[in-house]
Amino acid sequence: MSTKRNLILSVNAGSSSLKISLYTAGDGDGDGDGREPVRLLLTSSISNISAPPAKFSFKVVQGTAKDDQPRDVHDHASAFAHFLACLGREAEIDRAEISCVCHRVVHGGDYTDPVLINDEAYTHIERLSDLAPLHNGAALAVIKTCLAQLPDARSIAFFDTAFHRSIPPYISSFALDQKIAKERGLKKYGFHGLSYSFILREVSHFLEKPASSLNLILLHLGSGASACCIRHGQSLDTSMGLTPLDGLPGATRSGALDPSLIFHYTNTAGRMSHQRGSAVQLHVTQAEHILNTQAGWKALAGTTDFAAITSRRDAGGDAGADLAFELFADRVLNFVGAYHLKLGGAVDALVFAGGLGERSAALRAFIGERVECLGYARVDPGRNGAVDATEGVVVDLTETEAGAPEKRQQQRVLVCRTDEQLEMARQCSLGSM
Ligand SMILES: Nc1ncnc2c1ncn2[C@@H]1O[C@H](COP(=O)(O)OP(=O)(O)O)[C@@H](O)[C@H]1O
Ligand SMILES: CC(=O)OP(=O)(O)O
Ligand SMILES: [Mg+2]
Repeated sequence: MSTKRNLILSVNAGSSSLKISLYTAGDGDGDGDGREPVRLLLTSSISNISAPPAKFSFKVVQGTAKDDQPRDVHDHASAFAHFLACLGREAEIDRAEISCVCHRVVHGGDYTDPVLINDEAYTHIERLSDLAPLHNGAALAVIKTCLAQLPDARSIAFFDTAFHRSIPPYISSFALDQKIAKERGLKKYGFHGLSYSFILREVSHFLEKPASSLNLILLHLGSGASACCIRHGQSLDTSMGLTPLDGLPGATRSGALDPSLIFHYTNTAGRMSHQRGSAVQLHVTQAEHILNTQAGWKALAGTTDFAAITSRRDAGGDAGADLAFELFADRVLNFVGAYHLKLGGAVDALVFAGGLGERSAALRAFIGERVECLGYARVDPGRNGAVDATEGVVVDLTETEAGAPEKRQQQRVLVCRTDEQLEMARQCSLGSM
């Protein structure tokens, strides 16, 4: 008689993508080196959701990937429905074996721990949708589908914001009337926390140093991009704020700008934009809508594809691509410089992650060259160009001298293949939920 497995499904609703991984829980054989409490069975991703046609990929471990461009995928809910259909057809997985679904929810407000989705948690996430207009509604659309299609599985929300609870008030507060700010919850929450938590653990393992001893500058550079300053293994500061719009520009997001600018950009800035999110009615102004969806490198270079921007730049004579690349790198350097100072120059590593951070050798080379003046080891062009072909979760881009580790240069430049799905599955399996 076959026994029912305890499967964990992890779903990551990013602004431009839906990334999904399925694991077996608690079978003890981990990822091969005994470090992970879960074992990966399959992964799937749907990218370009915000710039159709969407690209769908489905890969069972040790199988070949099935890729297509499904016409029925136009948002996160339809992307998830497409995945569920594939699960039985391509992998012969019985949905009834899924005991737990982990959902990445970007804005959790003051929730500091994962929560089981019930009416109260659902309403809490829904109420925060206007503060993460590209994200919370998309996650709720997937949660709704799960509650309907996987009724026996527990749905648990894991929050991006939770990792940043260590940011001290003098950094998380805005210079505003604190009575009003407190009443309305107006402070820096910070995002990409599941990714930063994963990166911290992996870099600690790679450098063979306890996480609590590490000072790091982490760059999660994807469709949404942010930087995080880690002091003694905790978030001290991060570039996103009340919403994921603050800080660095993204694929369709402006990043930080002078707050007065919006009233000069359009004279209807304060009017409601009447946008409908995937599962919720959003109450955002036209200014918020423009800055979230019609800005970033899409506005500067006409594409959300950063790889296209770098190849157009290489070909030469493309002012839009040059501006998008150089403006983005400039803003990243602003944060690296500031965080280096906040850490008193005692930084163990600068780490690149996210879609661009992991795949754009051109961006890493550009930034690597400019941070050398702060004492970072030189990014080796050979290593940098070969990241895609290099195995491992963490890749060292710097030339390290032969010999004992203590003789190596202190400030390394690393790439980490971040995995928010694994971070959630891990936390779920280790019983934090
Ligand atoms: N080879 C590449 N070079 C540069 N950028 C890339 C490359 N591949 C993907 N990207 C960029 O990564 C971004 C997606 O990042 P990712 O972190 O996966 O997205 P999300 O923010 O939706 O989670 C896209 O904007 C894409 O332009
Ligand atoms: C917070 C955020 O911007 O997430 P993503 O990069 O996945 O869109
Ligand atoms: Mg993401």
